[in-house]
Amino acid sequence: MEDQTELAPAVRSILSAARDRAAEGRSGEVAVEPRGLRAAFDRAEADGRVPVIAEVKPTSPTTEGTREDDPVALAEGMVAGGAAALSVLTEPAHFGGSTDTLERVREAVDVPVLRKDFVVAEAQLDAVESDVVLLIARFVGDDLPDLLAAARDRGFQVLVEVHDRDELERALDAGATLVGVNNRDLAELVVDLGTFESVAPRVPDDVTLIAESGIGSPADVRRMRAAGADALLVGSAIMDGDVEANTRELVRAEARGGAVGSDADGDGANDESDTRDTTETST
Ligand SMILES: O=P(O)(O)OC[C@@H](O)[C@@H](O)c1c[nH]c2ccccc12
Repeated sequence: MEDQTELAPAVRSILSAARDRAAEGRSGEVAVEPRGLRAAFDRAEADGRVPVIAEVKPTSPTTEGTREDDPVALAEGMVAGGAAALSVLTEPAHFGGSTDTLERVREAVDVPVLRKDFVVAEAQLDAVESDVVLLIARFVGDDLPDLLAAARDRGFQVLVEVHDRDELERALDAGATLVGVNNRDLAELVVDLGTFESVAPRVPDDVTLIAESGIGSPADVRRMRAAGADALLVGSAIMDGDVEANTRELVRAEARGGAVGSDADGDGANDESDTRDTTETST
């Protein structure tokens, strides 16, 4: 485990709560038949959509208030807006998530669903089935190879999240084939899209690469794609307002003829809100 003294207090508290939850693991291992994530990205590309993983995130340590809408309705809106896959927070204390929500969402949609949580112990993997599970390199430290194997044994696809080149090396050494670069610094909770740009060139072509956090506009989407993102993971910018229209706006960021100034389907979604501040501190 890495030294956590520099982490934001909210993140330290999330991790200690995660370790307590690890003790509550269900008896028996889950056996997942996963919906393929790479195939879902390929289908989106073939259809002219930027592959977007839209995240159901009712709240976060630095978001004001909690979105109380039915998560299943939100998830269905994201899929209707063109999301290639979904991410569902299952962390209860700080993100308003639950394993029950994930189960309900996964039942309601056909796309792959990523379980977004702070998994630090093998027992946590058995809390709920999902198509993809997240392992955060910084938090699992030397346990990464073992947790990766334990997750794959259960059938999960594994997204390994990194924030710098050292973590990327560790992820690749452990055999990660799905890598997410988090633009949010977990020490300061500040977002910098330059993080992805500095790490992406070190990622081999055969690894599926996802840009995570702080993507708020079609211009941000294009910037991350130009830097090599196969797909994007977007939470706050989609959760803020009409999730279907927000998803559609980002998914269409590369559509020919562009969305600039036009709104062909009248959904009000493509007004190119390129001025959103990418240094915001929401998580
Ligand atoms: O809301 P944003 O800035 O679009 O970010 C989404 C996602 O990347 C972020 O929620 C996230 C990335 N890694 C995490 C790990 C745990 C919890 C949350 C996250």
